[in-house]
Amino acid sequence: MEHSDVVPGPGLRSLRLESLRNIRRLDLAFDTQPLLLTGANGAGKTSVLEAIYLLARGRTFRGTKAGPLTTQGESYTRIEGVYQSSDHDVVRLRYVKEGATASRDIHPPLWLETSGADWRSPLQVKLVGENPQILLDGEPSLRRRFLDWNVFHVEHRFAQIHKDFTRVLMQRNAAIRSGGGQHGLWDRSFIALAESMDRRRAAFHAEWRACFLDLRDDYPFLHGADLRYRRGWPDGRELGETLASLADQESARGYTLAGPSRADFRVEPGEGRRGFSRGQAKIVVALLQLAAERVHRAHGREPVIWLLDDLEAELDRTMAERLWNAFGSTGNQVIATRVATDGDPGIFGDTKSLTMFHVEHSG
Ligand SMILES: Nc1ncnc2c1ncn2[C@@H]1O[C@H](COP(=O)(O)OP(=O)(O)OP(=O)(O)O)[C@@H](O)[C@H]1O
Repeated sequence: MEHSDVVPGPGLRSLRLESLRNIRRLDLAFDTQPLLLTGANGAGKTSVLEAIYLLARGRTFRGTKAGPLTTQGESYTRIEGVYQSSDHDVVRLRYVKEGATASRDIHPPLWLETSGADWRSPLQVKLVGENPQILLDGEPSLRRRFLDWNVFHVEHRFAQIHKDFTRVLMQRNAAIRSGGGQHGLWDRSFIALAESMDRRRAAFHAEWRACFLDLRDDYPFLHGADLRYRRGWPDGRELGETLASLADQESARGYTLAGPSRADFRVEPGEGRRGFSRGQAKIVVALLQLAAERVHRAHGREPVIWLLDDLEAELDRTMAERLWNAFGSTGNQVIATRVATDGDPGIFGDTKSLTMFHVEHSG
């Protein structure tokens, strides 16, 4: 792998994997250029992205259907990475999974506060992976999680508010189920925390939407499309009043029916459109990530590493090139994958200073 002479900006400098899926051992050194991982189907390209994601987030992005992380026949998985932050600090990250126990260490430990520890990491990633359309079509809880992760990265205090809200919501739900109208006792703190969460989500959404609308202009199919946020109770109505009107239904159903736990966001296609094709949905999700990153950068956050898994899949060449350029123009570190048995860079070939690494099948 080539190394560039320029002083490296923030980014992952090295990665070492042991016993992750079909990868028994892999050492990678990174430079400042976009990295393209090529390889045949099943070679382990996605597993390399997964390793970086595990270091950053402490969990995988693959569902249980992908099976165990640890290479069959091995007893543990170990991932180590060296990240250089914008301040030029060198941070070492390690993720180890042995049986059902996983742990992640970060040295030096940067965060003294525990609040939101799960979400915090000096190494940040944003992924455009397989099946991105699930964010648009899947359960609202997926979108709330996505939204809240992004809100947290604007304001870290959000994690504590979120935690407090979740606790009060559970207590309120338990009171609803036990009958006797006791849940009203929780309503004051429930409403205060709900409003506090909603204010932060709405503030993030306003900035996020502005960035999304700006990015949208490069994609004609998105003409007239919009990004809407729903707070979880009707506009123009107090949450207390809404809860009062839902009291009978809440008793019958046994849980809270309004508030931030019912919030959602939606990308509305422009006039005359009912929905998005798979390729279009992928572009939309990529733009949501790009827009969120713009908001985070505007708030002085550490740049994320883009993990782009098979960006070309589902996209025509024009769209794939346009998106690739959009990620490249952020100036962030980019790590992408491409199915190719001979290391052919395809649409990425026009990229000035691209580093390629061919992942060989070893399983
Ligand atoms: N625990 C495990 N032990 C051994 N091999 C595993 C384990 N889990 C997954 N695998 C294999 O590892 C490979 C992982 O492939 P991965 O999805 O990373 O490849 P890819 O190069 O991204 O492929 P594609 O181009 O098809 O998306 C698959 O062949 C899978 O069968």
